[in-house]
Amino acid sequence: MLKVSNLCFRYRRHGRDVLRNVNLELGRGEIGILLGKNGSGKTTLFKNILGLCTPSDGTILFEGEELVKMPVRERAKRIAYVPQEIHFGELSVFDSILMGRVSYFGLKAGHDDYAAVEKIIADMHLEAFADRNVSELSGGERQKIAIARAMAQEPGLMIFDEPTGNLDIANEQLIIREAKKLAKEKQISILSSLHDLNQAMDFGDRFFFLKDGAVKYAGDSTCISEAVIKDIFDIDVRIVEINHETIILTGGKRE
Ligand SMILES: Nc1ncnc2c1ncn2[C@@H]1O[C@H](COP(=O)(O)OP(=O)(O)OP(=O)(O)O)[C@@H](O)[C@H]1O
Repeated sequence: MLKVSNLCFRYRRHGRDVLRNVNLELGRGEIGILLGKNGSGKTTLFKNILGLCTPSDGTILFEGEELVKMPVRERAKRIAYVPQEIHFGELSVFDSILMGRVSYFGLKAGHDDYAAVEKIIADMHLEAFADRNVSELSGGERQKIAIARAMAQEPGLMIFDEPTGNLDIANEQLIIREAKKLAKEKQISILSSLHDLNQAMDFGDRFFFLKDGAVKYAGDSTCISEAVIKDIFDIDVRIVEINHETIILTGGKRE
């Protein structure tokens, strides 16, 4: 589905290669979580996949096609992106989400498009916001709308850059639950960065730990260990089982 091989990238004004040899594979309907310190290159990797940056070496295959050769419009239809900073125009919440379907309807939305948006609004508990102007919403509310718009697009791959950064605990859980449901029901793959390790374990099927410009550890949840977290983040954690659930204890709670 998504196969990144030996990807390298350097910003012109940056003295070193940010991505030095990234290898990563994600299957259809799988949720991959990208983990790493601030500045380790997570957003840069997303930008390479999205075509916003051009790799200096390596390949990115998406559904068997090389992404650099895919026309920008086609790429925009098949890959949805929710960045950390979200900017909307002066649109209502309903119309903003509807815009996620523009590649399906072209000039005029049809019945199916309205029905899809209404379902997402109900699933994401956005009924009370539907007619409001997005520019008047809080950061967390806007983040939910951006995720709802990506869902409306029904792409092959959704890329989330810190999707829960502005959200309260209830909305974090709602976003993770709905995104997981969508991935499994519609076989949409998700690649997301997340800083909260417990949230990452709750959300992901596969985990990719970035260090020194490469994926240093990758695998299912069994690849997450105290030693790996120490190596990647340079912190001591304790991993415990409570009621058959794996919990990562950080800070004072690990003593
Ligand atoms: N436009 C740019 N020009 C030059 N250097 C950049 C640019 N954008 C990012 N960088 C640098 O590239 C490195 C990787 O940045 P990136 O934003 O990919 O990290 P990240 O892992 O997403 O970080 P965070 O967890 O803080 O969001 C950092 O050292 C950053 O300073």
